[in-house]
Amino acid sequence: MTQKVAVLGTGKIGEALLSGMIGAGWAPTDLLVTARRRERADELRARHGVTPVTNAEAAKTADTLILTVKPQDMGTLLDELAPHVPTDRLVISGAAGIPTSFFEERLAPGTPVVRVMTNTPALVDEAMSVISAGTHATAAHLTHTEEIFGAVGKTLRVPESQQDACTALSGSGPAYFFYLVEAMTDAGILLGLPRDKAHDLIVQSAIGAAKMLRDSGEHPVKLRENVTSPAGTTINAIRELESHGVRAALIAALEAARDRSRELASGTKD
Ligand SMILES: NC(=O)C1=CN([C@@H]2O[C@H](COP(=O)(O)OP(=O)(O)OC[C@H]3O[C@@H](n4cnc5c(N)ncnc54)[C@H](OP(=O)(O)O)[C@@H]3O)[C@@H](O)[C@H]2O)C=CC1
Ligand SMILES: O=C(O)[C@@H]1CCC=N1
Repeated sequence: MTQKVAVLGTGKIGEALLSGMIGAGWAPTDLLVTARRRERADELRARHGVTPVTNAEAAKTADTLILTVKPQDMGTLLDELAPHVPTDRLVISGAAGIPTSFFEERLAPGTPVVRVMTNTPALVDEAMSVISAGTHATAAHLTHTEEIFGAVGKTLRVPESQQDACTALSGSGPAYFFYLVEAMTDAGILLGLPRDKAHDLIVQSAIGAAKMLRDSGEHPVKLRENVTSPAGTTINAIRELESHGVRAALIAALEAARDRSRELASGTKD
């Protein structure tokens, strides 16, 4: 039997997922999308050949519902959906912060719910998606969720108690790297390089470092030590990073992201 999947609230994350699924072989005719605005629905149909439907139609027709609205819009979406979702549907939430219990309380008793935190590298099939089962989700539901999110990158199962931490690390993670590149490019300007050249140098260094982190099997400390020559340039930079508390700032930053994820738990926090 064909498995129909609906993406409800198809914005940045929803569209990245859709695009990855089609790239991985899902037939666009098996994919339904919902959008709040007509022009967005038309855009998705034109770009991907998928079928826009209403949220209620998606609930009635699709086997799997992936909810990718903002956490603050989740309550309204669920109010609209709940009367139409049969208990044999798998409901996957892609929203930050909101626990599976939020959905279980609003949907018919027994409805399987899976919580996923992905990230924007889904756009280039390099996402990191962390997956947790709700009370009624089975091993088969987790495997199906992995098949879907595996289309846009790596997946990892974690206990739901670790989802807020994962959101701080990998959900928001790409933003920290973009921020670093932005700051290092500014440093290049200060040192007299043209912006485009500084950007290219930093981006290629980031790609090289990322590949080494993934493929070399070496600990990051060892990789950094290999760059850091005695009485050389790198150690002077590291001393400045340490004296400006960059390590402590990163720890505090991720703690703040984790706390905000916890705060979003009610689905209504502005
Ligand atoms: N951006 C990121 O890096 C990540 C985001 N997430 C999570 O993914 C979710 C989506 O984020 P993102 O893609 O960035 O957000 P977007 O705002 O790009 O996408 C959400 C979409 O949902 C639409 N929408 C809202 N309410 C409804 C509704 N009732 N019915 C149909 N469509 C609706 C919005 O419409 P409109 O265009 O009119 O606003 C919008 O297009 C969030 O919950 C976020 O926590 C997870 C990992 C990373
Ligand atoms: O900033 C946010 O809330 C979303 C969730 C993770 C990344 N972006």
